[in-house]
Amino acid sequence: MDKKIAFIGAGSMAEAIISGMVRAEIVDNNHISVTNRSNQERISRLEKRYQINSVMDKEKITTDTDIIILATKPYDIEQAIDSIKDYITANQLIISVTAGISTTAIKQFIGINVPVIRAMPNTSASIGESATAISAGKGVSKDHVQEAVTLFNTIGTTVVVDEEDMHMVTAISGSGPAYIYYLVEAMEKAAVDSGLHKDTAKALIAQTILGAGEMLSQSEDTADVLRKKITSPAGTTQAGLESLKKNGFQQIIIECVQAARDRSIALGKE
Ligand SMILES: NC(=O)C1=CN([C@@H]2O[C@H](COP(=O)(O)OP(=O)(O)OC[C@H]3O[C@@H](n4cnc5c(N)ncnc54)[C@H](OP(=O)(O)O)[C@@H]3O)[C@@H](O)[C@H]2O)C=CC1
Ligand SMILES: O=C(O)[C@@H]1CCC=N1
Repeated sequence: MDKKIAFIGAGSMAEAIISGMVRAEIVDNNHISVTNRSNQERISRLEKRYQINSVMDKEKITTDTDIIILATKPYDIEQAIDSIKDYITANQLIISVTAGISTTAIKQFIGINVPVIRAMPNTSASIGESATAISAGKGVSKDHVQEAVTLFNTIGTTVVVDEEDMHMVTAISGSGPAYIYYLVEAMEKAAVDSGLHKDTAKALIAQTILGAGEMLSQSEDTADVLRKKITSPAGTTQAGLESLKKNGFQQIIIECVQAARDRSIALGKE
């Protein structure tokens, strides 16, 4: 892709995307620039690690780019946009990965009519395995959407959704890896408590999740059919699942996803 990309915000998500893009060699490394609020050491570290440009000068980074990726926390986005908005032009493309904040709000902060796309990747972007959803704000062309899809396809898979669905997307795939890691922590604890070595437990659980994920994406069976194929009558899986059922596992997960979605909606209103 013959475009320059500037990251406003240099935290975990920016690094996961940068790392994935550099790995995929989608653009020249020297076409990727990054800035943050004040942590010079952090952007210098990213510069060294990925051979990209760290730029503290907000005018320089904004004028010298085609695509601006907003990657600050939701409560910092207004201030971040404030520091660059005077240099943004209508022929640039803005992509925000900020949870909860609408394209309309971003356009309002910027103050000119510029194409704004929202994206919700996840941290698996760093190894090219993100599940990303994008949605286009008003007036965004098909070419811009395609450009964003091409960009995010280099760090995993990409789907296009309506903007109103971004809160739910954030709850399932943006935050999703954290739920899985939390589950893993619990499985590891049970394994280690019964005497299994931590590294052995981690290796077995990681491959189990990888395999289950691949089964879900490759098999024509739905999750419940795949589950039933593992569950022998009066067997070990049934015993485990009955314990989950008794403790309200499904309801816990449903409430978890709803809480994350509600938080995304609230972030947009704060
Ligand atoms: N982490 C994740 O799994 C995911 C995160 N997201 C979204 O990505 C966004 C970033 O999250 P994450 O990377 O975890 O956050 P981090 O806290 O790790 O990083 C935030 C970055 O924003 C920078 N920043 C803050 N204010 C400004 C400003 N005024 N101008 C320029 N840069 C600024 C910070 O710089 P400094 O250090 O100098 O203050 C820091 O580099 C969030 O909105 C989140 O919703 C989306 C999907 C997944
Ligand atoms: O926790 C958050 O707010 C962000 C959004 C999705 C993942 N992390």
